[in-house]
Amino acid sequence: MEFKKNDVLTAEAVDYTFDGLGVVRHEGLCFFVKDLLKGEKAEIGVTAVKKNVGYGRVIRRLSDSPQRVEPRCPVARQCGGCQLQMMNSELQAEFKRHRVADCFQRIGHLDVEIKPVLSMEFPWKYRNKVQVPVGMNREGQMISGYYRSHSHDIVDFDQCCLHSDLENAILRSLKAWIAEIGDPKQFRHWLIKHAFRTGQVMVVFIANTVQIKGKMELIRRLTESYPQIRSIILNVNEREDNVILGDKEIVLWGSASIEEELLGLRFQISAKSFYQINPIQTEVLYRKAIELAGLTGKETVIDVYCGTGTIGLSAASKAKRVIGIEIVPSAVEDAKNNAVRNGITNAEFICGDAGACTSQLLQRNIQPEVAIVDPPRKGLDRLTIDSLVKMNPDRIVYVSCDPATLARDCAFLSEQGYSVQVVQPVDMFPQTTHCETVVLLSKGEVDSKKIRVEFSLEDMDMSEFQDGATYAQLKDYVLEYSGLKVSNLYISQIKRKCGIGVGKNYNLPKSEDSRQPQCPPEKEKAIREAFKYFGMI
Ligand SMILES: C[S@@+](CC[C@H](N)C(=O)[O-])C[C@H]1O[C@@H](n2cnc3c(N)ncnc32)[C@H](O)[C@@H]1O
Repeated sequence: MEFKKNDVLTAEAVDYTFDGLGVVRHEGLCFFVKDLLKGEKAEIGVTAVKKNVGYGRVIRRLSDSPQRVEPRCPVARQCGGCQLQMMNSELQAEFKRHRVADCFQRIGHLDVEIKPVLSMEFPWKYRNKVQVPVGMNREGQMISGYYRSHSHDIVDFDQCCLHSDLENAILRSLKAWIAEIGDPKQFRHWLIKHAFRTGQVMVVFIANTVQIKGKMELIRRLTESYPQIRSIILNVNEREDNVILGDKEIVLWGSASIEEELLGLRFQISAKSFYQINPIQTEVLYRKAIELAGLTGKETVIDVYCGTGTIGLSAASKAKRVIGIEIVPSAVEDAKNNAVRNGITNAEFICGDAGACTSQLLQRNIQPEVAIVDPPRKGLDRLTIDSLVKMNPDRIVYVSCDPATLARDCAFLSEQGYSVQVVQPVDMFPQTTHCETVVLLSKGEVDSKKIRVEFSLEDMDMSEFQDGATYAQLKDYVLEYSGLKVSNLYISQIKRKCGIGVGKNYNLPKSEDSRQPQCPPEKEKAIREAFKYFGMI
């Protein structure tokens, strides 16, 4: 049957997409529907149909899942910040475990047991860092809040259920005071870091100018009303793009950093350095990572993508030596200071790209028994993964915020003789679809049979082995998100357009006059989205 916008159908959700939409199969077509839980039946209005998938909204729910709950936040349905507030905690945990399992099966082609998610007892008010966009509405009033999903429209709010009470109070004050004495148009974002254990607070104004109107009065009101504030910073960002923090940073009041406690250690946090956003679950995550590392006090541990050194320093008392690697210079400075501050003498930190630094360690003949890696969403690049394999650690503890790239990298490491021993999801981001996972890989049985294959490198696409995702992963992603099927040929054509290296002759026509189908625009768009998702462009 042909469907078009505004058609109405009655059907039941049978599954979820990665971003928490209900999946409905009806008359041979798959529909993605917001706010519909598995097992719930509804009258659905079709909002769009694209090739093999449709999108819909619930007109009327005909049955409720026993796991449905009323969202706490009044703007939960509009705001893009939380996607799962209508699910109870058990269902959120099930959703995340299923997501990790799905990635390991479909992307990694690995059949492994996924442990039950380590969830939070009180899954609210957990964010120690809030970064809120500021703008104006059509009536010319200042608004601040998170973006509506897939847009840059700000959904104005007075409080967010994931913020601490103090963060919400400071945000409300800023909104009222700037409307009174400042110029709202000067601000892009407000950033607040709140160290829950020490109580210290940092406020960062991300503005498009150095000359903040009413600056001194703003500082006076903030510091008098909120004695927890230790640092007020102006970050100047004059760029036109979506990058949040600019390069120029001016300390307006107090110090350039605040301090937090974690697993009995004290850490310095500056405006730009990465620090896990859920301090309660960070302890759960790190404890698990350190337990999986199986340290006895004799090991050299490398902590790759170490941020301010938090994981490595927390493990240092159980290891012989810790070497941290991190690309952001201020985070490395923080890490070094953190070692001194905690009297840790067996940890050192190197500033640079993970791939380059791990290869240098290899050249210096450093062979760690344990590697802990905690990369950004795009996962490990080819150079890093290669150096890791050559270093030959007994155990790799992989901490990841993206199950898709985690599964991809675990599949690659499995081919290199590591076997996945434990997959433990930890819910660091309740109410959202995001999921942190810690995996233990250790040296497994290596197949000693060698197979001789002859091939020409020019006929292969070696970019599969460099960075990003394999053709199978890209195809899976495109199908999941756009419902389109794409071929290796189309992917290689778009790779060439994007300047991603493809084998010189890979998938090129065999002669000048032979004709090849060209990737249609909608498939090109979907492939480019997949490249972005896997950090390839
Ligand atoms: C997910 S964070 C983990 C930080 C730290 N392990 C923690 O738990 O707080 C990833 C870190 O990798 C760093 N990073 C990103 N790309 C990098 C690269 N190419 N080489 C080294 N570090 C990188 C980021 O600056 C960030 O601090």
